[in-house]
Amino acid sequence: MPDALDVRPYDALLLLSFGGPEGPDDVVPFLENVTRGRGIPRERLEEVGQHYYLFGGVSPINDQNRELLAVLREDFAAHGLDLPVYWGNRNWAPYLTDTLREMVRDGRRRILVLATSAYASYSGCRQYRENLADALATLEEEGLELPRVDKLRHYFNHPGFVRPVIDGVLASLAELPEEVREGAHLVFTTHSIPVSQAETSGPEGGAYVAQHLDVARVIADAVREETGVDRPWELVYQSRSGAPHIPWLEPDICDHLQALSESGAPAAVMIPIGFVSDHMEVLYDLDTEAKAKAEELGLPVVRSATVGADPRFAAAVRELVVERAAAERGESPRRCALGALGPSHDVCPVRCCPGRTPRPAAAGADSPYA
Ligand SMILES: CC1=C(CCC(=O)O)c2cc3nc(cc4[nH]c(cc5[nH]c(cc1n2)c(C)c5CCC(=O)O)c(CCC(=O)O)c4C)C(CCC(=O)O)=C3C
Ligand SMILES: [Fe+2]
Repeated sequence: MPDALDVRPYDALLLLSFGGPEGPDDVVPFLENVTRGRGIPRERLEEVGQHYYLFGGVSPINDQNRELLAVLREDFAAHGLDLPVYWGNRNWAPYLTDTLREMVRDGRRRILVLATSAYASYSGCRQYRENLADALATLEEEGLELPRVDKLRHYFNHPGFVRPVIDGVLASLAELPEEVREGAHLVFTTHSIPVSQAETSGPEGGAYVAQHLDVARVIADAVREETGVDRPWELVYQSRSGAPHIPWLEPDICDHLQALSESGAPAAVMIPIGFVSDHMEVLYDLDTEAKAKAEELGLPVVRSATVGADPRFAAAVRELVVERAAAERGESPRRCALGALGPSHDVCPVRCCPGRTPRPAAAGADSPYA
C-alpha cells in the first residue's frame, strides 16, 4: 500500500453533474427542470425532447457518471486516498439536495465539489454554485448543521484532461481515409452560450472563449508534433438554444462544415473539447446532426472521444483534490496546467460569471455560507 495521501481538511468529494432522463417518461419533467425560468422557446424544447426520444428517452450522461464514480473510487483506493465519493445532479436523480443531505447525515463537514464542466461560464460554473446554495438553504430549513462546500478549480487545461483528448484526435485522424488525412481540419467544438454570458465569464470577462482557445491550441500543437503535419484548426459552437433574437457564440458547427466543404477542405475531425463525456449534445448534435450534414456535403468527418472515465482523468481529479487540500492547509502545492493561461483560481471571486439576476451562490468568495 502506498502512504496515505493527505487530504485534510476535506472529508468527502461530491461529483456534481447535470443529470439526464433515464426513460421516455422522464424526458418532459427533466426538460422542465432544466429550463425553469430560463425563457427557452416551446419549439426548442419540443425539438430537444425529440433528440432524447430518438435514444429511447435515455441520456447517456448518468451511466457515464456512474462509470466515472467507479474509476475515481478505484484510483483513490489504489493511491491510498481515503475519501468517500458521492454523486448528485442539478436536474435529475440522484438530486444534489438529496445527496448533500445524505452527506451531512454521514457526518461530512468539509466537502470538495467536482463539477462535470471544465470551463468558466454562468452555465458551467456559477449555476452549479447557485444550485449548491439552494441545496444548502434547504438543509438549513430542515435544521441540519451545514457542511462547508468548496469547488475544485477549472480543469480544462489539466494534463489529465487534455492528454486523453489528444490521443482521441490522433485515433480519429487514423480513421480518416489516408488520402484526406493530411489536409483534415481540426474542428474544436463546444456548447454555444449567449454572447453576453461569454463576455462576462470568469473573473475579468471573456474567460469561456479564451480557455477554449488556449486548450485548442495546446491540442493542435501536440497533434502537429505527433503527426508532423500542421493542420488548420478552428473553434466553433454547437447546441445553440434560447430565443433567436439573442446573439449566441458562432459559427455553428454545421455552418462551419458547410464553409469548410465550400472552401475545398478534404476532411475534418470534430473535437468536442467543451464536454466531459459523450452527452446527448455529442450523440445528437455531433454524431447525428453534424454527421448527416457532412454526409450531405460529401465531407469525410470523424468525431473524437471526450475524456469520459479515462483513468488519466481520474488521476487528474486525485491530483486536484490533493493540491486543493494542501492549499487549504496553507501550503504551496504544485499546480499542473498546460497552455498559456496557467492554473485557474481555487475560489471564484465576487461577480465571477454573473447570471442575469443575482442569486446566492455557494463555494465562492461571495458565498453567504461559511
Ligand atoms: C455551457 C453549457 C454546458 C457545458 C457545461 C456543463 O456540462 O454544464 C452545458 C451542458 C449540458 N446541457 C445539457 C442539456 C441541456 N442544456 C440546455 C440548455 C442550455 N445549456 C446551456 C449551456 C451549457 N449546457 C445554455 C446556456 C442553455 C440555455 C438555457 C439556460 O440558459 O439554462 C437544455 C434545454 C434545451 C435546450 O435549449 O437545449 C438541455 C436539455 C446537458 C445534459 C445532456 C444529456 O442529457 O446528456 C449537459 C451536460
Ligand atoms: Fe446545456
